[in-house]
Amino acid sequence: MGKLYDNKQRAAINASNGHYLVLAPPGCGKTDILTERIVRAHSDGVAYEDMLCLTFTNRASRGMKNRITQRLGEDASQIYVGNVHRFCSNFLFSNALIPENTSIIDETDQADILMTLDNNYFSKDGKVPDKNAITEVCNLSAYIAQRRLGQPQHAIFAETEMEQFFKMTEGIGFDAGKVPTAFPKVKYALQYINYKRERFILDFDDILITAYEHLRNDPHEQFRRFPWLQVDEVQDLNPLQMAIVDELTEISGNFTAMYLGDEQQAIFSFLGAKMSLLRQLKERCKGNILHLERNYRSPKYLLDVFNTYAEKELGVDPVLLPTTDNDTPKGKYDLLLARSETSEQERERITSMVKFYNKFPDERLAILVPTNAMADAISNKLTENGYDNFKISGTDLFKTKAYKTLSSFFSVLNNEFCGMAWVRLLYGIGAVESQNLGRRFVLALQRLMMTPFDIIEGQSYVERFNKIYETQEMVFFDTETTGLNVLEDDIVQIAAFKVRHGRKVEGSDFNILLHTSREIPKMLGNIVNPLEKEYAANKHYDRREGLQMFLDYIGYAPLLGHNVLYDYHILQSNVRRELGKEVVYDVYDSLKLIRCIRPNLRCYKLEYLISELGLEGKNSHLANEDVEATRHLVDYCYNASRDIVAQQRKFIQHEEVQRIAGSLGRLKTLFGEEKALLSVPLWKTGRHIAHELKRVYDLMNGMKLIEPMGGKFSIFLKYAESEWTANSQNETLGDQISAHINDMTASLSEGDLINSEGLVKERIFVMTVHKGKGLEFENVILLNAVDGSYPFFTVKKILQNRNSHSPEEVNKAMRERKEDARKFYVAISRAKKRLCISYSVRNNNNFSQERTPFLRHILPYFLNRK
Ligand SMILES: Nc1ncnc2c1ncn2[C@@H]1O[C@H](COP(=O)(O)OP(=O)(O)OP(=O)(O)O)[C@@H](O)[C@H]1O
Repeated sequence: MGKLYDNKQRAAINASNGHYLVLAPPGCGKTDILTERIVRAHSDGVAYEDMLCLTFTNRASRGMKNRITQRLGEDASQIYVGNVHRFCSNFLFSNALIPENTSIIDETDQADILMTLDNNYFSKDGKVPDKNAITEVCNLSAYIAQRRLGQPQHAIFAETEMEQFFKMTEGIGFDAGKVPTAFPKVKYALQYINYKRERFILDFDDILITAYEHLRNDPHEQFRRFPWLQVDEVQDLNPLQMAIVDELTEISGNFTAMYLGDEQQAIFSFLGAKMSLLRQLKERCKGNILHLERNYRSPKYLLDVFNTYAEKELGVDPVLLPTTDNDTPKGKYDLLLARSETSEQERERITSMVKFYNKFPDERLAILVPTNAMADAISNKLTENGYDNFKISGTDLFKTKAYKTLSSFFSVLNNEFCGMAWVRLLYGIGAVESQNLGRRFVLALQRLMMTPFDIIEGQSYVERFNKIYETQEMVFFDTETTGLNVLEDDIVQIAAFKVRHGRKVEGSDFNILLHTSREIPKMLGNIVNPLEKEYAANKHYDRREGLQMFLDYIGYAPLLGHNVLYDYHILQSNVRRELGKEVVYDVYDSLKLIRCIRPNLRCYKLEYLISELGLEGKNSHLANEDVEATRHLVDYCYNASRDIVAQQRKFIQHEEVQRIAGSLGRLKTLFGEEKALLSVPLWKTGRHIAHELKRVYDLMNGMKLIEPMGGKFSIFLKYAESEWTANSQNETLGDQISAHINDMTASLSEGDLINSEGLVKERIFVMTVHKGKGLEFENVILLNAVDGSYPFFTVKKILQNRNSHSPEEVNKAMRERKEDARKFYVAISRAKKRLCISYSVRNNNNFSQERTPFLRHILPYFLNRK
């Protein structure tokens, strides 16, 4: 069970009160410490919800949470464990700080948007995105946004060049048209900013920038701070992420903030990480700095290699290098240097070596490569030779068109107002030719108060409602209940009135209280629940009698309420329970109406709408008053949408729109079936999220709407089944989708799959060094260990011709060389038993090349094989 922790580990586990920095060379048990700290703090009385655990990758976070649950045997789900981006996007959405239908975009979307702005500038040969040009403009746009908000001290990308460019935008505002033609980067950065703003799109940098802005401008301290937090991999945080961490730390009373990291493993400067951050933390944590000093991953013969490298190549003070008691003797082939003539021969050789590693059936082998192309090449070679392998590089399963199309299906099911999800879906199934057309289409719909569901139906929701509202009698209603569980809770108050031809019917008010033996909650969030007093002061009806009175009152009229599905479902379930009847009505939702009509509000709660739209009425949380406020909201919606219906019809009838509707219409039945399941509890259907992912995938695949995704998708399904379990059988598919949609669409990566025990059957992994960070394998082969990969050839070229480059370029190349040296260190230190370093003296183009200079100090340790 529990491990025997060494003194330094124990000191880190027990550290509390104040700021602490734990410096941890590879393999010293950081992950164990982070988990054990939570266990310890919790038994010392720190509540889970006061804890915040930030990590660099979600993979690391998921592993940690599983271990906490295993270790404590109790549900630790209230603790936030995850990366800073995910924390910030949850923070922005849950506090309604950004419009609810804001779309979050990834690098692929960024590339697509920029290529739409100027295909020549942002792509090579008009097709392949030019990563450098895209990164430069995205970084500049982040810089401009941060400077404009007055966050320059925490700029994610603060190169001198950016400052010069920023100066140019002063006085120009956001008008890209005014930028002199000689400065295309500035022009495109501004266009990109505007593009995102108009369409309510945030990229990953915007998420951080916006979250930080709200956290630091929080005069009433409305946002939660944490008195206990720990941050892993601090060396990889960018300055803004660190500033956010600081904002989130509650330092007014007793607090514990622990930062863990290793400067020798900092390899993410391209994402904005800065080495100076650790220096600042050392200053802040003076007197509270702990150096972990024992490596538990690798035996001495390997650790000697890592330590020699760290000391001689990276310049680490030898006093700080870890030691080990593991003196397992070295086997003949445990440290191998393999030289091949050509890259092709190198791959063949590695493939034939797999036989050797196969002698150890319980062990895993990682082949670490410097680039995605090399990962493809070696992975294919292995497969050709019958060696199953799991490749994590290049296009991740979760970034493929097929996966994005599938996950978008669930996104729009969860929130039909999520524009980007529609774009992905429309493009994914071939309903539109490009994402750009998709974006224009969805924007056009939004301006006409519609979503693509209206196109599938052939008539807008707004029109359907308006017709009923104008011509029929409806029942507007609201309920107050004992809680949010539609199956178990009781309706306590029902208020309603009738509306005929758009006018309230005089004398039609209905307002009753029903008897309940359940407890009425005293508080609704942080306000006192008025229902308790109301209930105590007034007569209540017998439940059966009251419910029957309401059914008689409704007759066959259509119903309307705000966020009506909740009231409707609890009504159905109370009627089923008390009266043994199934009731079905035609229902309309003012929440959906207002979301169509005003798609970009930050919040759609009644209270917010009343003040934002200047409506009459109040949201008192008593059904009679709330339903009255709803009437004013519906009036507003009707008046705001009356004149648009004719335009909507015209748009839907347009030939091109009809074509798209035809294409999208192929999903109509599937949408209908899935929608019908959304609010049904799992015990009734047994159809949890993984089941539905598979079903929708199979059907879409069968209709040839998405490409097959192969074995990795099956692993993902197992992952979804084991990780996205329901908290209770009363949970619905809708609850499950909304709980995991963020993971499903924005944060999963293939790395998450291999860290979950027992999911991946392959024992051979092929991955880039960046993807291998934080993982460990018995056997590691480092492929293509040549000068040109370590360090990268562009760096090498600049350093060889220093005179033809500016001092800034030379300095930058020197920094990058150091980072490549650290990357090499990360790569070799993944090994638990055997390490093979492989290179060839001629590359794919038959040019000669040399082995990496990073080997110079550790060469004597290796058995040299030609
Ligand atoms: N006190 C201990 N006794 C025995 N094994 C330990 C102890 N502490 C950690 N380990 C083991 O050592 C290995 C390395 O730990 P871990 O993966 O947490 O390292 P790390 O510090 O995160 O490394 P890296 O920075 O390279 O990712 C793991 O297999 C872990 O279970």
